[in-house]
Amino acid sequence: MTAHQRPTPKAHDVDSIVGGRRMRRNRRTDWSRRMVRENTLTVDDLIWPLFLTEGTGIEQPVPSMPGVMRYSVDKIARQIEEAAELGIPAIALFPNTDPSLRDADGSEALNPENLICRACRAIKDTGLPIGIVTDVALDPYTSHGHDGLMKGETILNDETVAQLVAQALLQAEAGADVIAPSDMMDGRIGAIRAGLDAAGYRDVQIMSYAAKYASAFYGPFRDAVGTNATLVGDKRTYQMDPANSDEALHEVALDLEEGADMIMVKPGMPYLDIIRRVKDTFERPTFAYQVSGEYAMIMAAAGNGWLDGERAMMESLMAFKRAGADGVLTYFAPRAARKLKGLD
Ligand SMILES: NCc1[nH]cc(CCC(=O)O)c1CC(=O)O
Ligand SMILES: [Mg+2]
Repeated sequence: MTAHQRPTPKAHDVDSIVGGRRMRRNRRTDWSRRMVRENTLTVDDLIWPLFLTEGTGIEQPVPSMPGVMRYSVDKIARQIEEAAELGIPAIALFPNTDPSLRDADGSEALNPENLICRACRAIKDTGLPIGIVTDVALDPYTSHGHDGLMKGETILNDETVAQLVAQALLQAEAGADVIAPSDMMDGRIGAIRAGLDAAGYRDVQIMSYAAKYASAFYGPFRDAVGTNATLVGDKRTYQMDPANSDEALHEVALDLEEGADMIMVKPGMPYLDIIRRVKDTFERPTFAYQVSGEYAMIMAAAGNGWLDGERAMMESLMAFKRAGADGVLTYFAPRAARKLKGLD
C-alpha cells in the first residue's frame, strides 16, 4: 500500500478514556500557566561565585568557563555594585592563589593579607548590603591541591580541622558573613562554630558543603583556581561516592547537629534527588551548587548552537527550586538576575 492509500486513523473516543480529565486545559494560555505554576525562581535565590587573582586592574577570562572572569581585588567592588543593583543577596569568593604562595601546609590560608581577606575588606568598604560567603578549605593554597594537610598519601582530618578553624576566624575578622567549609573533613562544622563563638563571632553564619561528592564536574573550577595543575590524585577519601544517597542524609544530619545554619548539596543538577531527600528529611535551609562543569556544559552547547543557552539556564535554575532548594550558587547569577528583572 502506498502512503496516499493508507486509511485515515480512526479517532479514539478520548473523552471516554480520560473521563473529562483534560490536563491541557490549564496550559492553554500564558495567564493560566502562570496561575497554576507550582514553583518560582527569583533573584533572592541566587548566590554568585566570584574568582579572585593577584595583581591590579585584572579581569581575566577563565577559558573553560565562557563569560566568567578572575578579578583582582581592586576590580571586585564594581562586581559587587552590579550584584547589589540586581538584588543578588550574596556572593561567594574563591581565590586563585599565586603559585609561589602555595606550599604543603597551605600556609597562605592563614595570611590575613591573602586574596580572600583583602577582598572581604574591599567589599565591606563598599557599604553595600550584600552577604559575603567565604570558602574554607586548603586546596587553593596547597602545593598538592588537596583540601587538607597530608602525611604521605593520607589527608589528615584532625590536624586539618585545626587549620580550618584558624582560616575561618581570619575570614570572619576580615568581614565574612557566611563561612562555607567545602573541605569535607569530619567534625569541622562543630569546631568552626565553637571557634567563632569563642572569638565573639556568634552572628557569623555557617553554610556547610555537607553532601559534597567526588565529582568530575569540578574540572573548570579547578582551572579557575589553578588546582588542576597542582592536584595529586583525587579527593575520594574525603568527598562522597556518587553512588551514595543515604550517606548524604547522614552527612547533613551531622553538620546540622554540629551547628550548620544552612547546608549545601554539590554538584547540583546530577544530584537533584539528593536535594529533594535532604529538604524533605530536615526541612532546613538547603542550597545547591550548580558547579563549574554544569555551567561549562550549558555554555559549550549554547556556543555551538546546540541548545538555547538562556532557556537552558533558566530551566536548570528552576529545576533546583522544584527539587526543594532554597537557593543556588551559580555562575549564571548576574545573567539570570538580569533576565528575571526583565533587563535582558
Ligand atoms: N574546596 C574545593 C572546591 N570548592 C568549590 C569547588 C567546586 C566548585 C565548582 O566546580 O564550581 C571545589 C572543587 C573541588 O572540590 O575540587
Ligand atoms: Mg561531613
